[in-house]
Amino acid sequence: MSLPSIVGFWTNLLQISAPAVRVALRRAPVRVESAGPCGQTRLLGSWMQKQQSTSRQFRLILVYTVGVFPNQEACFMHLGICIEGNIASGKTTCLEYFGKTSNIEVIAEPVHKWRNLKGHNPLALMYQDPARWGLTLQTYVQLTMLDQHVTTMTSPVTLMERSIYSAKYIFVENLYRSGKMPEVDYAVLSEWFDWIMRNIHVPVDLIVYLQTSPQTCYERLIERCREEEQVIPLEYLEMIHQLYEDWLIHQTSFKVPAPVLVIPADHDVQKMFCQYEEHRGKILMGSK
Ligand SMILES: Nc1ncnc2c1ncn2[C@@H]1O[C@H](COP(=O)(O)OP(=O)(O)O)[C@@H](O)[C@H]1O
Ligand SMILES: O=c1ccn([C@H]2C[C@H](O)[C@@H](COP(=O)(O)O)O2)c(=O)[nH]1
Repeated sequence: MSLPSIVGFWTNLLQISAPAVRVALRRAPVRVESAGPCGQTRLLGSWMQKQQSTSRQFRLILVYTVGVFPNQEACFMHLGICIEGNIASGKTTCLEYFGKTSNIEVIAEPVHKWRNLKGHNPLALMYQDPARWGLTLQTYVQLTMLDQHVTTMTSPVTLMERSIYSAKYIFVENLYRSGKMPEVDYAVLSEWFDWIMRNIHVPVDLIVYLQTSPQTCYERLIERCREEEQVIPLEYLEMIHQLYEDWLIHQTSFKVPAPVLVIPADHDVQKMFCQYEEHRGKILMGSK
């Protein structure tokens, strides 16, 4: 490599934003798989995967590649952050806050789809008769969440409400453990979920967990007054809470796909907005 091209390489490298370099470094062995304009890095990525190595040298090779092909930086720039928490914990309010105050793309949970699928309301049906309709709702939740995960994003940071992971690890699990989902339905959903995990890359860089008490959620749920949810007792929120705690805090139930940033969320809205400001930098950098 001649001197000008070495200089050009470093200039290119420096022009890449810090988050992009960090993402490239962190994801080097697994994330370089986009086709099309990323052809060169794809080859390098699969070679690196074969090496099964996360060594600094290999990762630097990747950053070099980004530097030499700066027009491909979009492949590495994107950070996906999921906002997790119990029902009515304040996820939508959090999303709206960041959506208004920064250049972040926000993706709300597609509840409207779950409430109206060609004139049917799978969410209401599930609450009325979970044993009959749990599989129906959760199959559709899994599909719509996957659709959101794989949608191409244009901005460097996306905040997404919940994830395909919580759909399975929290809501499907809750139906099954509480005896409201037959074993065969659980097995079918699990097969689908495992197939997706094996065959489709579902990237998450950071999980922001809004940690609330079930009682707080119960009060907010009543205040929000979503028609389908009027039948939800406090005990339901307690079970969802415990599943979240085991997954994201104790990390004893299921694999956690990304680092977890925990934000206490029992506070009033103003205090929550202050906390979001305090954590803004971490959230935008995708670190806990
Ligand atoms: N920090 C808060 N304090 C009091 N009420 C809140 C707070 N955050 C949200 N709410 C209210 O609680 C209800 C549920 O909030 P929402 O953001 O929709 O929760 P989620 O998206 O997690 O279900 C809404 O009526 C909302 O206005
Ligand atoms: O996998 C899922 C995800 C969500 N739900 C239910 C729980 C709530 O009633 C709504 C939306 O939740 P919010 O916390 O208000 O966003 O959908 C489910 O049953 N299964």
